Amino acid sequence: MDLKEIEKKIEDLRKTINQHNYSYYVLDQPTITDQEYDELMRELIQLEEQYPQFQTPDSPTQKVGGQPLPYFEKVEHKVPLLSLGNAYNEQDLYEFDRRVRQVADNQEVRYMVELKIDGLAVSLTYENGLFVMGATRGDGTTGEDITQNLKTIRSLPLRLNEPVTIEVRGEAYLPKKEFERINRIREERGEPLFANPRNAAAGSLRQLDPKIAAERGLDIFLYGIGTIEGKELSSHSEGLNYLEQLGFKVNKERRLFTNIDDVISFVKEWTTKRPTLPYEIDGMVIKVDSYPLQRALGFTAKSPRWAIAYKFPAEEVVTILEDIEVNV
Ligand SMILES: CC(C)(C)c1nc(N2CCN(c3ncccn3)CC2)c2cc(C(N)=O)c(N)nc2n1
Repeated sequence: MDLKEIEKKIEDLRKTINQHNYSYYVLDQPTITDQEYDELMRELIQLEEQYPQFQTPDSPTQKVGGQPLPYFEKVEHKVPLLSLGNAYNEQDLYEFDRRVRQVADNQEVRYMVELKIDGLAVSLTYENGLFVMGATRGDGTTGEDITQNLKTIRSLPLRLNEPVTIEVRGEAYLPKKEFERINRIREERGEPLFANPRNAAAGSLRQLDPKIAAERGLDIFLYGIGTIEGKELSSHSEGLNYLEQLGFKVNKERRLFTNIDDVISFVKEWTTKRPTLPYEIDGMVIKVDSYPLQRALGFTAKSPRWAIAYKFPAEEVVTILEDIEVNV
């Protein structure tokens, strides 16, 4: 094959593997066996090593993790990542609704309700559709650059379906099954166990060696847009649908409601359905859907007036006595 044909071969391999990644990790619909996938990856890694001039930043080979870093750079978020006010019972939700309707006057109020994924909040920056930087939320203003580790998340697109410049927010998390697998390995190695999937996700994303992060089966749901160039959106629900169009993984259990009573019954439904999820959630997030109404409601010192987190009551930790290793 001449160089032109080799470049074409590498490009075709890259597109095919990225398509399989999207089907498998974003749509949860595998399109080839792991065997076939590994074979394609092996071929692409080998060709890119032989012809480095044809390597591109969006190649799936970039997901296997590069060299360990000595430390993480600090990054300033262009738009601060806010906190969330908390609601602990129905009364708090009725109160939230009353405050929203005070400002909404007689306009229709729509609420988007989402599962509150129990992971680590991160910010992803894309320039002309290419993933260029990812950072932890940190204190909301300053985070840490963990781009290398975030690249290893299989469902995180390295190239979007449109060449947009956008900064998005989401929750990186560890599925329950991955958490149990990782702790089993740590137990065999006599290493300290992670207390819960959130700590395991944070610990994995703060690894300086991306090859360790790549072994950890991390995943991510995107839930917000920080900044976007050249696109006018009128509501949060429209924004989330647009993120899905771009190729991001957005949680499907979200729903729109026009009254707080339906929000409350949805929250109750998930309080009982929670154990059936393959990942942990620690509540629900209720957001005013309309961007103009969000702007009218504005923010308190650290959190929006147009959103609230409903926290599930902490699961009573029933420790079965015989399970406790009493080290005498
Ligand atoms: C954009 C807003 C502010 C409305 C917002 N903020 C969130 N969070 C803020 C507080 N965060 C935070 N994290 C650490 C310390 C303090 N606050 C953690 C993310 C959201 C978290 C989730 C989720 N987990 O699934 C979600 N579906 N939507 C969110 N929406």
